[in-house]
Amino acid sequence: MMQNASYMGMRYATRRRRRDAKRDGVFDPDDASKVAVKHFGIWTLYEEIQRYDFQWQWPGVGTFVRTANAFKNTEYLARLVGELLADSPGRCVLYVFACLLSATLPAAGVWLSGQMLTVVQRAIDTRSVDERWLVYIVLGRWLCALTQQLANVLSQRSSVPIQKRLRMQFTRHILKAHLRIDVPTYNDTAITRQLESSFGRGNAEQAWGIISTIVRVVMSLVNFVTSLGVLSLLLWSHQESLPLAVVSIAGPLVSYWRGRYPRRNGGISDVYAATCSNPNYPRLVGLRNMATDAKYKQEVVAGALDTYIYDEFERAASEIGEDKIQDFWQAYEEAQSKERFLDFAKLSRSLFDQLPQIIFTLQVVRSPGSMPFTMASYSIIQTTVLSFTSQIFQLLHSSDNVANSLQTLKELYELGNIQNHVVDGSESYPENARETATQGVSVEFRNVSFIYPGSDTYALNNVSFKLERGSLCVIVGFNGSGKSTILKLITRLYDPTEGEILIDGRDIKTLKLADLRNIIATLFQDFAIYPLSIRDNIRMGDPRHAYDEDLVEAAAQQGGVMDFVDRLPGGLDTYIENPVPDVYSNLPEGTKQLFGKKVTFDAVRSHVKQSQDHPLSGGQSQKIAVSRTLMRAQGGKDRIGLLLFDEPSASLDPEAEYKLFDTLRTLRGNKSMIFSSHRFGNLTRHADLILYMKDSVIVESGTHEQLLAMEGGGYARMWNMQAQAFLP
Ligand SMILES: Nc1ncnc2c1ncn2[C@@H]1O[C@H](COP(=O)(O)OP(=O)(O)OP(=O)(O)O)[C@@H](O)[C@H]1O
Repeated sequence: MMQNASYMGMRYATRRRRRDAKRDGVFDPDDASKVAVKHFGIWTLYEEIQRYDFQWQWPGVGTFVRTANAFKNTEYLARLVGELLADSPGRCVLYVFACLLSATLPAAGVWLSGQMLTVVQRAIDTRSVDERWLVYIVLGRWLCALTQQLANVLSQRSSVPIQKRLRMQFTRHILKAHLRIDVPTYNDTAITRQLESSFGRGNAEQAWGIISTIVRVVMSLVNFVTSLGVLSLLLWSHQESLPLAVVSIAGPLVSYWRGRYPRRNGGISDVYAATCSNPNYPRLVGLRNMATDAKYKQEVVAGALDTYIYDEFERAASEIGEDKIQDFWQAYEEAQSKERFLDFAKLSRSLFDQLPQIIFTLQVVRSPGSMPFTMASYSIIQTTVLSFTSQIFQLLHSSDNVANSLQTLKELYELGNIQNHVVDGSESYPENARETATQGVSVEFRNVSFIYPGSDTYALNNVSFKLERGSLCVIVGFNGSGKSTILKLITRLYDPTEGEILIDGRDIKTLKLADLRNIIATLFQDFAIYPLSIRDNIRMGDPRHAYDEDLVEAAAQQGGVMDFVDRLPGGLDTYIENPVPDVYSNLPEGTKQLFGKKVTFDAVRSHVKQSQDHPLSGGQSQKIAVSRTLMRAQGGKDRIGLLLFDEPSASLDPEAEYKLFDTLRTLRGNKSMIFSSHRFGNLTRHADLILYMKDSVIVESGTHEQLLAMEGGGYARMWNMQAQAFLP
């Protein structure tokens, strides 16, 4: 049944809108007693058969139970409110006052309408009008309408600064939470999910959503209580209308209550899986993506694939049949709309809605003289009941949201408590900073093994070596043999799975992380170019000297950035990618003509100069990263004792590589340096220690001469292979 695994677009979803039943066990699509199979076009739906134990529950009780449960999280709400009040008490009080006012006024309006209708009825019955009372009522209604408007404007206006304040407060909070997390924690899927949930990408807007939801609930509550008060008052003075009120309220309540209980044949089950059974559909979607996604453009153009892709798309479409080309939800909706010929819930609701009017008419027709209630009370009761029921729904609906909002708020505050996998040490380091900076540090690996989180193979397997102070070490070897991993472990991006790493004889786990990283300058192979200007990219190398322009420019010079920067629109201040694009009435940049008029955006061009028209080559990006590391090495020359370079010249041309090695030799002085490289020669000849790696282990170690002298040695073989390439 489920044989074709490659087409299994299995989607499991749980929907909270149903019962919060605990769902243990296995979802086995082959078990016909538990799973129903339906076919919609090219889709097959496997749906868990849900059996509901019917339990009577008063309408709204479930909602209130859920809300009450969510109040476990009120400590976070209290914290948020406390922070807001401490920051701007006046604004908060004004906002709450405006909201409460706006929540009580509708009931007052309804009461005044009732009074007006009573005056009218009395005028019909007795031919006399209490004019003074009528004037009061009319004025009261106007005043209500006016105050309502004012309260709305006031609540809206006073909320704006609170919103801004909250947005910044939580943007900072999220930023801090992200910044303090280390690499393995960041890669932990549970943490990623937590970070990416509601607030992952810094979406601080949600914080305001939480406050406004809670305020809305309080407003609904106030509205509900005041509407209830008005209704009770009216029913007290028009007791004959009680049955009418009951009939009016019953309809909406019954339909609400029905809506809370799932119907057997309506809607999708909580647990389901859907799969596309037609092999042509994934192919069609793949072809469509190839045509429309920029990342395939180069290959599509170079391979002249346009006609082929189009023809294959058409072929796949005709194989499937045009009317069946739908994603799952489109197919599902179509099937549902066919099923939903008559909606009995809606039908019964509309019958209930008309019931009061029918009762009223029947009463009048049967005995016009003995009507149990007046026209006025009919109208008053109808209006009040309508307002009252809408308040009930509002309350039920928004109190459901409160539970979600409080949960979200909890998650937001908990972001700050995520535990890092790499635990900080407590010992200060180094004891003698000058010595470290002038003589370098010793590095020792003792039986170090490491498996990356989520992987099941060793990236390093029982690796041991010792590098003396002030030495140059070059790690060479095959792809994936573990060279970069050694550098990542020294900087404690990760901790070894087994064994220990010592710097100056001290286990690096015991040292304060900030102290350890303070004496190291690293260039990773998988470096990143930050979404900032080139100058800022280099500055980041050494934040302590970030605004020492001479140092920044010297690093740019030494790293080779100056070789190409003059050709960029903003020189060193060019952005690689502008993170805040200009807005050009939805036109692509470079549009020259608009409705026959010449347009130029030059005058409005932002101050951010972008290298968009001059994309950087791999080598140019590498030069920026090298300059950044040189900035760190230069700025921190009085504290840095260890330089780590992972393939710094991988994308550089031979001249740039030669210059770089020359610079590094000069800059290094007596600092310790570890290099990872594929290239032999330039560096390995000068190395005090070469580690030759293969399959996560060090297979040979020694100086260049020692390794060349090894009979049948791997290093010697690789060296000779590279040297051969230059022989005539
Ligand atoms: N983040 C990661 N998660 C899981 N496995 C990883 C990760 N990074 C590297 N590896 C694996 O660890 C092993 C060692 O990788 P490493 O990057 O240290 O090799 P390398 O010798 O530097 O390779 P290259 O010469 O290609 O740069 C490889 O098998 C690689 O696939």
